[in-house]
Amino acid sequence: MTEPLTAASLAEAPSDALLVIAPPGTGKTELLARRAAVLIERLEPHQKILALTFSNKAKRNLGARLQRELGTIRFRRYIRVRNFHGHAAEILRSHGRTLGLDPAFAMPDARTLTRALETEVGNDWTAREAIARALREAKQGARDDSEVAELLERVDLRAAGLERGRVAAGILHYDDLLRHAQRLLHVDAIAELYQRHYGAVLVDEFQDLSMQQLDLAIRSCTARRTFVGDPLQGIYTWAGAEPTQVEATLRQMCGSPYTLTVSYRSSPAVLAVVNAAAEELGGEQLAAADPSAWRDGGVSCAVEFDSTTEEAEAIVEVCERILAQDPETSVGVIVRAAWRRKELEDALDNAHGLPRYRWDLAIDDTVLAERLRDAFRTLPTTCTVEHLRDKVLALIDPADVDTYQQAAEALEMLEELAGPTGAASKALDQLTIRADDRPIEPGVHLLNAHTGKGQQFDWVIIVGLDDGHIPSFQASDSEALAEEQRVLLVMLSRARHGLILTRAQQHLSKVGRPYPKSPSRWWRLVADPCSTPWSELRHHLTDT
Ligand SMILES: Nc1ncnc2c1ncn2[C@@H]1O[C@H](COP(=O)(O)OP(=O)(O)OP(=O)(O)O)[C@@H](O)[C@H]1O
Repeated sequence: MTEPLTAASLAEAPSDALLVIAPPGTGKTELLARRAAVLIERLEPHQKILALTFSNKAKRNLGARLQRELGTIRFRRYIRVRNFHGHAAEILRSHGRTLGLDPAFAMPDARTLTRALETEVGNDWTAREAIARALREAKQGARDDSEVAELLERVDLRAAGLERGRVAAGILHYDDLLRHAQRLLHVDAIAELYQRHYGAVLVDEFQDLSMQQLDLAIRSCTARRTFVGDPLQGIYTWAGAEPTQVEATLRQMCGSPYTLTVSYRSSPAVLAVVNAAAEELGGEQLAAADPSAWRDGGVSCAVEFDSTTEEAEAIVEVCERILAQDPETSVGVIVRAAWRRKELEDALDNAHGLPRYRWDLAIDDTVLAERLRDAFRTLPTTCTVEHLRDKVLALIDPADVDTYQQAAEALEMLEELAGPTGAASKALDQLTIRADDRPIEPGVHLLNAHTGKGQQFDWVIIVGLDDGHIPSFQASDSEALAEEQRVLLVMLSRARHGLILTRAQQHLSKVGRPYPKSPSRWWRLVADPCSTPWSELRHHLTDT
């Protein structure tokens, strides 16, 4: 049985093991911040709280909320915010020797595996995926190298060959970090060190955990555990998340979950659409915490265009109007798949003066951009990107794998921007982003469903509710379709004030020939509850 409660009272729950399963925008991340404040009082002297997340963005988001709740001094004193790879890398650096691993191992880069796959099978994407999956599955357990090798010999010979190459080269791949850390935490004496150090563990978005990650979280802290998440937002099973098994284990460990049903994020107009999508998935219906706080109750609008070109131009115009009305507004333009945003990217490129960020480009990360500029200031102005690379990478904490990888990718892009001379100044001049301590800057953010997870924008525009795009044409069985429906829910529920859904009746082929496209199977489901006609949207955006 679940019972509705407020986040504030839940944060105070006396139980040491707390599980919260609640819909989007109900304050789960906020609850973790409040819970941290309560748990600090229960720690033994010198103990800390481990807060675990997945991506760097999620890490910053949770870190910012914890810092706001606790203040800088208590935050620094008591909290360690880590993503799983970073936590695993720290464990390996400190204790890897116990298993014969070199603690000074070279930091893995997700591209190491990509390059090896490229060499092995070129552009045969099916083979690449099969090998990558075999490797991932073989490493989803506390296995040593020989156990992994033995397993791979039985399931995929090409994966086994690739793994032999890795071992011979003495390098680690990304998944090896988690595997070795898990092995180390299975050594009681090592686990005890972490368990004495961490008096509490907080985990956001538990539905994205693999059983291996859950094991790392549980073994790192036995005293007080808080897990929050929403299985209806589980969109990472393709990457190894095991939401059903994880939830079952958590229910056993923590008892019945608590839930929250008031949205602090979205306007009533947005919630009408979110609720329609959630209902189909068997989810709870949400009510806005303060419906009167939203001008006109918010906006939800669904619009069909004749062509993707017309759609792209209209989206840019709407973004311009939104930002003209209030330059402090954030607009998330979410496109499920990269192939569907070609026309939109062109239109955005032609829209001068519109602040915009592409979330899949490492360089569009303001914190990272500032890190690059800081490093450049310490070098001669004539230095090359190569010099900058050495400087930047040397300054990153080697345990912070994700930042390291993000920086490596950004530097690769800078190299392209620098051109044949390799001049760092030329490349950096092309970066227009300024650091800002707000987690999401005002302006237009172009992203895909997965990078938008856990985030929120004043306005969200979901582009391309067409068949083959949402759901993806690759989703062939019922499980994959259910995950696509959850992807849709995640996209919809990022919106605060306004939500705009678009689709286009005609698409352009690769050679520029138009062809008809039918609507997404979920078009009516989400378009029908929209309450703002397209013709009235302009009025809403000009009438202040
Ligand atoms: N009790 C509260 N009072 C006022 N605002 C709140 C409260 N709880 C959360 N919020 C605000 O509501 C928004 C959504 O909260 P939060 O991100 O914690 O939701 P969530 O449940 O983690 O969402 P998601 O599942 O989509 O990640 C944030 O802007 C947060 O600051």
